[in-house]
Amino acid sequence: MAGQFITFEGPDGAGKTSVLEAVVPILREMSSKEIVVTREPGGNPISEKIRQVILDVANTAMDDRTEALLYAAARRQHIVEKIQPALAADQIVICDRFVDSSIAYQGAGRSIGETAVAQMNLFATDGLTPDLTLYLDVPSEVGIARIKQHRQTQYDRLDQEKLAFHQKVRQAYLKLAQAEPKRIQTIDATASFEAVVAQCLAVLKQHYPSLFEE
Ligand SMILES: Nc1ncnc2c1ncn2[C@@H]1O[C@H](COP(=O)(O)OP(=O)(O)OP(=O)(O)O)[C@@H](O)[C@H]1O
Ligand SMILES: Cc1cn([C@H]2C[C@H](O)[C@@H](COP(=O)(O)O)O2)c(=O)[nH]c1=O
Repeated sequence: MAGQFITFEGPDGAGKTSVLEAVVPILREMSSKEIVVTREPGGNPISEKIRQVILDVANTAMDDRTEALLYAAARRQHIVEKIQPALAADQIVICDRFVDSSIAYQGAGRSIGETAVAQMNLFATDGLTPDLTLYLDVPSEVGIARIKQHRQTQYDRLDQEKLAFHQKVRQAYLKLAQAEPKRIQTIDATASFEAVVAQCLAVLKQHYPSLFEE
């Protein structure tokens, strides 16, 4: 696989989507390589439909393992339709969330078990792992407050979970970052938006200096 696979991770409200909107145009300006920006769950019509089912606030009856399997199913389709073809064409794939989200949210948040969820996802990914992950770290209270303040009308089924759920998610992310310090680079996302963008660009430059060559 020739391209680069970069993921952004973090608790809800960490700022991934906003940061990507600022970082990607800068990367596109600097790099001669094609940059594909995508997200999970989603990224193609089938996976976006699965996303709607998972996040629908009406689906209160959804079993925790059903939820984990739906995320993995959406991921499989996303990999086959979009991620793998782009990497094979030597493009840079930047993805808002990937398997680490399932480990943190379903493994820890839903208490299914981080190892069980990681193993189940191997079936979906066939071992595809990001080359680099930027983990935007914020205390759960900060992330939730940001969402409440700015996105009240778009509250989804996962956003609605109690603080204790989000705290378990964050602890799992911190554990992942500690276990894989080379792949997962932690960004202090409590800083100002501009400072977070600057931190992300610095990490990308450090890992891929050629992207920043004029
Ligand atoms: N560093 C920051 N400081 C203060 N507010 C921020 C910062 N970064 C993002 N925000 C604001 O927080 C809110 C949530 O940001 P955003 O939607 O980008 O987060 P996210 O990580 O993509 O969340 P989710 O995973 O829940 O979709 C937005 O209103 C955004 O403007
Ligand atoms: C990929 C993935 C996502 N989630 C959760 C995390 C969020 O609460 C929602 C949707 O993500 P977005 O960042 O708001 O677009 O889904 C999850 O629980 N497990 C996963 O694998």
